Amino acid sequence: MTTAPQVVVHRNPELLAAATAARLVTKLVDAQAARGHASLVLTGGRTGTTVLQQLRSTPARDAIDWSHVDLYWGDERFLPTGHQDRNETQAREALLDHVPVDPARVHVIAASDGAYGDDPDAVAHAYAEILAAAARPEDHGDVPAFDVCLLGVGEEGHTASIFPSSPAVYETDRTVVAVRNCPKPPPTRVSLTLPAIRCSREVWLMTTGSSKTAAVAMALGGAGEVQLPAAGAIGTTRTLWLLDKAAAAKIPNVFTPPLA
Ligand SMILES: O=C1O[C@H](COP(=O)(O)O)[C@@H](O)[C@H](O)[C@H]1O
Repeated sequence: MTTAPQVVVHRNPELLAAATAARLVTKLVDAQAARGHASLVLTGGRTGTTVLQQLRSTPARDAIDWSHVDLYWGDERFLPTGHQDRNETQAREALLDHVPVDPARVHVIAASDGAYGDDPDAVAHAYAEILAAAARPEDHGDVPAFDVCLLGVGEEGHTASIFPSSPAVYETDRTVVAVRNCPKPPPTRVSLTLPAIRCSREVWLMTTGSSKTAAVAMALGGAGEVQLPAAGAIGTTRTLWLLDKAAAAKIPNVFTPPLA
């Protein structure tokens, strides 16, 4: 099943982060009520990290049973353990170091000085095996049906570390790939592919600011995923674009809802 994108436009980035954090609490609590556990894919980037900071500061975060949340990353910058630019480091500082997660359920993408050494292909392969091992029979594939996959959107339309016209955007078989020569630093990354992202129940694309206006307008205006990888990030039950006014400034009228 594919889902038409839904759009929510918030007045400013701060409101977007607070409302998205609240939305996440509800979603994870509901998933745990239904299945006893929840799964969440984290993103790097400014907006994603601010949402995690907001989640940390909302008292409602304690409604989530953090010991039964499986955490994954949509992409990782291929850098040494603890490097400030690793998405893992930023997520830990923003949220994970402050809530009682089960370390066994925090599924990081290995660092460049980790168990697989300085070999991003080996790291990608290992992460694909982690995903495959976590997939349940009812997921019908090699990737868990994540409850929510959080994603950012780059100026040129990248999402996770899938950049326009790069080899990663053409990937149809593998669920995780090494990405080299990225236009945005660092040049080497590891990323879920679009087929893996599309196993998520809900995909939430979050972005703010006028530097994202064109990419958002193109993605929602019907651009293809090779040109605009974010356009190919689709959930099985819901695809939600969470925008501020500036990022939403040129989206097609059909998506223009009242401000939230
Ligand atoms: O490098 C990355 O950038 C994107 C977008 O980040 P933003 O700061 O423009 O919101 C992010 O989605 C990705 O995870 C990250 O590795």
